[in-house]
Amino acid sequence: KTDISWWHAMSGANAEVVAKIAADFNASQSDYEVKPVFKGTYPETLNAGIAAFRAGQAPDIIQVFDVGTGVMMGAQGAIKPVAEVLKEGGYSFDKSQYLAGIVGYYSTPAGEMLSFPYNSSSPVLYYNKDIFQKAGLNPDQPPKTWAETWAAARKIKESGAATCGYTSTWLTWIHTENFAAWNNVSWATNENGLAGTPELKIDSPLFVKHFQELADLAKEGVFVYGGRTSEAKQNFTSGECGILTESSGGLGDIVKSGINYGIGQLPYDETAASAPQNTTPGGASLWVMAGKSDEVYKGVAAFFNYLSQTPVQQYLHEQSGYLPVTIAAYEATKASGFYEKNPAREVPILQMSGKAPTENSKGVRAPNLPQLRDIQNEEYEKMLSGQQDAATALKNAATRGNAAIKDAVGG
Ligand SMILES: O=P(O)(O)OC[C@H](O)CO
Repeated sequence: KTDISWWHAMSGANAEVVAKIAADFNASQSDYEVKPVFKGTYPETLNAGIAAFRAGQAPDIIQVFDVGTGVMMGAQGAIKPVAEVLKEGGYSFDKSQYLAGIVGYYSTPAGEMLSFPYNSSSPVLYYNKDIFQKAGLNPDQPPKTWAETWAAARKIKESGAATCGYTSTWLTWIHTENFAAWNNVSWATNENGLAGTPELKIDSPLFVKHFQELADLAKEGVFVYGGRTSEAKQNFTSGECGILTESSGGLGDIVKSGINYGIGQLPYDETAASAPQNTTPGGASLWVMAGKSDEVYKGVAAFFNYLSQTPVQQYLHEQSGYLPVTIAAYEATKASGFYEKNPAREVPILQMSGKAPTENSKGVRAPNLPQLRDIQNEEYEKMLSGQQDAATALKNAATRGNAAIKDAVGG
C-alpha cells in the first residue's frame, strides 16, 4: 500500500469527520492508505507546512485555511495544482460541477483549480434558546441586524439570563472580511486584492462604527472576547454566552454540547444601503505538495475523487455544517428533505450564493493575508482591552497592514 499523509487543522467534532472520511476511503480500496495528522490551528498548520517544505519534509496533502490561499498560490514550485493531479489520475474533472463561488476562490485567474475545497463555510449566528427564553427574548426569532444583536445581548446580560450576552470567533474573518462583503463595503482596493495588489480600506466609517460598538459592549461586559480563531465557541457551548457568531463548520461541537441552540443568518448593519449582500467562502482547502511520486499522486487523485462523491459530500455537510462543494450534493441534500426538516442548515449556502457578488464580496486576497490578520488581531485586542478606540485600532491596522503588503510585494 502507498501511504498518503494529510496534515489538517480539524479538532473536536470536525476531527472525527476527518478520521471517518479517511477510514472509509481506506476501506473502499486496497492500494492507498490516507493518514491524517492533526497539526494545530489553521495558522499553526500553515506554519508547520512551510517549515516542513523548507526542510524537504512536506506532507503529501495539507489543509490550508482560506486566507492562506494567496500564500500557497505564490509558492510556485511548492505545490501541484489539483486540476492537474485529478486529470493525470485519470479522472475527468469538470469545474462546472462545483459551487461557483467556492471553486472560483480556489482557482487561478485563468480558471485552473489549484486546491480541493474540502471544507467551505459561511459565518452564521448561533443562539441559546434557553437563555433567550430566560431573558424574555423570543427563542424562535434570532436577531437579524447588528443593532438587534447588541440589544438582545444587553438584555441577556442585564436580565441575568447569562453572564455574557455575545461572543464571536474570528474577528478578522467574520467582523472584517465578511462584514465588508455582507454589507457591501470595500475591504481593499483592486476588488479586495483579487484583481491586483490590495490597499486596505478597513478604516472607513462603517468599520469604525461597528468596531466602536463592539468595544463599548466589551467595556460593559456584554461582549466577551474568546481569542483569534475558534476559541469563543467554548464560551457559547459552556452556556456562558447567549449569542455566538461562528463558522457554519462549528456546528458539530455545538450539537455535541447538547445545548438548545438555534441558527440565524449573519447579522448585517442596518445603515448599509444594500445589505445583506453575500458572504464569502471561509474554511479551508486541500493543497497537494510538489515533488511526490506518481504513485502518491494517483492515490491523492483517487482520494479527491472519493471526496467529491455525493454521499461523502452529503455526510460532510450534514455532520459538520460545512457546505457541500458539488452541485449534485447540494441538490441531493435538498431532494432528501433535509432542509425542510432543518431549515436553518441551508442558511450558510443561501447567504453565500443568494446574490451575485459585487467587487466587495467575491472574497479577499493578499500575498500575506495571515500576517495582515495578525496585525488586525493585535490592534483589535488593544481596543478590546480599552487601550485605544476603534478609529485608532482600524487606522493602525490599515496603515501597518498596507506597509506589510508593500514589503511582501517588494515595493
Ligand atoms: O472555522 P472555519 O473552518 O469555517 O474557518 C473560518 C475561517 O474561514 C478561517 O480563516
